[in-house]
Amino acid sequence: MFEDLLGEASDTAPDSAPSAQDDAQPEARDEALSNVDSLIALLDRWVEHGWLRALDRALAVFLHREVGDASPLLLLAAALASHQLGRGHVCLDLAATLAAPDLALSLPPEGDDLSDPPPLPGDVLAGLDLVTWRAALDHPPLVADGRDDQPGNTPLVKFESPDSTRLYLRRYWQYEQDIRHHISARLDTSDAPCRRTALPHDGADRRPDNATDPADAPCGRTALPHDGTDRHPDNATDPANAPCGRTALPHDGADRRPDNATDTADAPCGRTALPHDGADRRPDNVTSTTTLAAALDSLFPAPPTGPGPDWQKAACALATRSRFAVITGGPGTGKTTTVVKLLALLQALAMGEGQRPLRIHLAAPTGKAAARLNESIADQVARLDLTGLSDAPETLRSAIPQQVTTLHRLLGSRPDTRHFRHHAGNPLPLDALVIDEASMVDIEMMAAVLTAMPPRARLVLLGDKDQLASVEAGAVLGDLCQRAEGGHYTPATCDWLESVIGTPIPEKHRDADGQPLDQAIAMLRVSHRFDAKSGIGQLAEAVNRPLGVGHDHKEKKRAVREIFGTDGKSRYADIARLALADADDTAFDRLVVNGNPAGFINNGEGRHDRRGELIAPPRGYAHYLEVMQAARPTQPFFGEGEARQPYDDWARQILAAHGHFQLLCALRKGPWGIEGLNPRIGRALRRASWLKASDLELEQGWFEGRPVLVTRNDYGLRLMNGDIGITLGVPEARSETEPPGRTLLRVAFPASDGSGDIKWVLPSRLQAVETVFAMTVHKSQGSEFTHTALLLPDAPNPILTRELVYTGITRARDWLTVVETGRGMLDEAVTREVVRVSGLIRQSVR
Ligand SMILES: Nc1ncnc2c1ncn2[C@@H]1O[C@H](COP(=O)(O)OP(=O)(O)OP(=O)(O)O)[C@@H](O)[C@H]1O
Repeated sequence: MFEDLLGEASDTAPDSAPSAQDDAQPEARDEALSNVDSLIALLDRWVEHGWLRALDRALAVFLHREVGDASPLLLLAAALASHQLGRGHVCLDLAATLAAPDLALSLPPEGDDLSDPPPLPGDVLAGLDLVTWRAALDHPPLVADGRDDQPGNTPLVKFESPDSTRLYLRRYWQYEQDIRHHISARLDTSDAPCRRTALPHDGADRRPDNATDPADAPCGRTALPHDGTDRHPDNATDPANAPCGRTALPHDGADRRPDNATDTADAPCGRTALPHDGADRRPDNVTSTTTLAAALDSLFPAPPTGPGPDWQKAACALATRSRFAVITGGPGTGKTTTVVKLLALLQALAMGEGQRPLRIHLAAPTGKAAARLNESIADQVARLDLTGLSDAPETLRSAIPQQVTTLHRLLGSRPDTRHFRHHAGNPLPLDALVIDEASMVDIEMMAAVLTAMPPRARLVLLGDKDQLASVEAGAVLGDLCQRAEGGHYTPATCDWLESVIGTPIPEKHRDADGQPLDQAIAMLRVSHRFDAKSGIGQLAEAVNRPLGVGHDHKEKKRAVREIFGTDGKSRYADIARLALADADDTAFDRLVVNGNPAGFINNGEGRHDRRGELIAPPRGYAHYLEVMQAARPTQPFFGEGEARQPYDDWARQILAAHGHFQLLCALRKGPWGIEGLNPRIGRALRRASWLKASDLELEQGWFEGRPVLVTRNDYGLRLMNGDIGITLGVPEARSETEPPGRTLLRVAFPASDGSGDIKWVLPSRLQAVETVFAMTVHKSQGSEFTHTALLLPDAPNPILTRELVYTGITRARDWLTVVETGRGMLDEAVTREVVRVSGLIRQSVR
């Protein structure tokens, strides 16, 4: 638990244990819970209606078969705990389920019109109290107590506190443990030699994985793997066997390890291994305050522009202090700018002491996010003034990494298994890892990354804590950043920060009770992309404002509405609101075809960016299709190498033009989900003569101009989930002299390494792609579009939350159109917040 890092959450035990609605029918409960057969019959009916997954029901059946004496209440809890994983939660919170039982199933928001509906969880759990449900989980063969020293090997784990009980599938409980343990260990900023990693709050070391983590071996002996065998190939060459972490030499005295000797990360027991030259290169331990302050001053020469410190400078400083750091901030607050400076700083500190450059890797959860960081980082590294940081600035510059990879690729994913090539037993060969767009990293991936990190290596997470969480279970960045807004820096941190950045930390961010995790988190608070004149910035800020206790929903709705102006005409030049009269309103077609510039002040003309450069008016999809038609190569040839160049240039132009507009929506199904919108947009483009596809092709086929989104990583084709390609007609010929034969469709993708290369793929080879005229907001994370249109559905839906709207809005760079297909949906969305149940940071469940 992070209670030791964060302190107890403010929620207190309720006066009386919650119980499910008493006004529901007790007969339903008596019947469904009277025996296992009745419960399974009920689960069957829930599955039939799509309220529960077959997988969740199968778990209950499996557990029943395994032990026979599990009570229906326990099996129900297991099925519901499994179901929560599919909805992003890491576990089932029993108290929260009793308080709002029907939220535990995936009930259709609009309700089901059933003549004989099955009982709802509210009926089944009617009158049940927490004490009784807890007692039903008391079944040691199936449910371990997560607070026990030896939580055994049960399929389920429960974790009880005075006010709540969380039930986990073991794997997810283990992920939480791994994340907590590894972050705790990295937060230890003390220089004590041979220190042990931080233990959980109750002082007991419950980590089941201790044995495989070299960091945990007492003073240098490698612990054994789970099965008790020592698999280490050569103990004599194992630095872990040297007393207290000094690198041991093999029997013949030669150091054969390719990496370890210079890898501070590989030193056991908290001692840093000495490099070949004998110097201790640990930046966190050896850097004096004066050296760090001088380096920071050279990277941030300008004094802070507003009141308070330069948070970018503070973030860089904090990230050098422990082996775990988070830098969070909204769009344009300078996360990339800061991390580029941090990379320069870390390398300058390491190389300044005559050591080899650190092995730093950059990664992102998706190919798209990796490609985007790739582009911006290269530009920023090239522009960075390093003269004050190093006597050899160009050598330093060349040591700043610029290649961004995906987490899957970094860890070495293997087909048909969720295990990676790199893990605790085969750690990543690196000294530092920076993960961008960390809000998209789910709990399983975060656990895998942390477990594969060498114990002494540094991990920096970058991301916007307010964005939608990962599609899979967990909201790790959001959980970690729960207190980021307040800062909560201790007097010691404030004094240290002031000494290295030269500016005091404001009183409101100080907290004598600040917890270790707080000290490692920096929040960037000033947007350099959006100013007070930007509607996108204002709208994002208004939508993002938390409701909190005592906040008025009406007040928030009013603030959001006011940004658009009361007459429906926007008060800001960069945002427009399009309220559709009905499902057939042709204003929608105008938007997707030409971007509906008429919706913006002055038709979107004459706007300048912060550098004074003219911004092109808002566009729709006709823009890239026009480029496709106008810039088509005339050469009758398609092949490899130089001969392909005109086609590569053509594709590059089309892909760039395609990034000028994207329609985002919340749903997949229905007329306002991607399934309804994609063919509809295709037909609108065909009516405007930009496409030639038939109805059948628009629904399910290939056609020239079709934009596609990769929905699953394909390592064979080197395409990543989130990559976007455009289908283009290419006249095929076998040689330069031969006349072109038939025109084949090929899909042009930008290479995900940021090289600007184009990858041409035959449609038949693409296993998992979908048309992407409309894209879900979830899929758009990590992307940015010049003009983003965010379409809200016409009926309330639990998926429509403030996080979703905020994420959609912040995908817009220069222009944003909010499309309303029904009244009041924006109001509805901005007042609903995502609550992901997890125990990573204990939280009250709202
Ligand atoms: N301290 C600063 N002063 C002036 N301009 C800045 C500063 N920091 C960043 N910028 C500029 O603001 C813009 C956004 O910066 P950057 O890309 O680093 O932000 P980000 O938080 O990574 O954005 P994103 O939302 O794309 O993730 C860039 O043009 C950058 O040059």
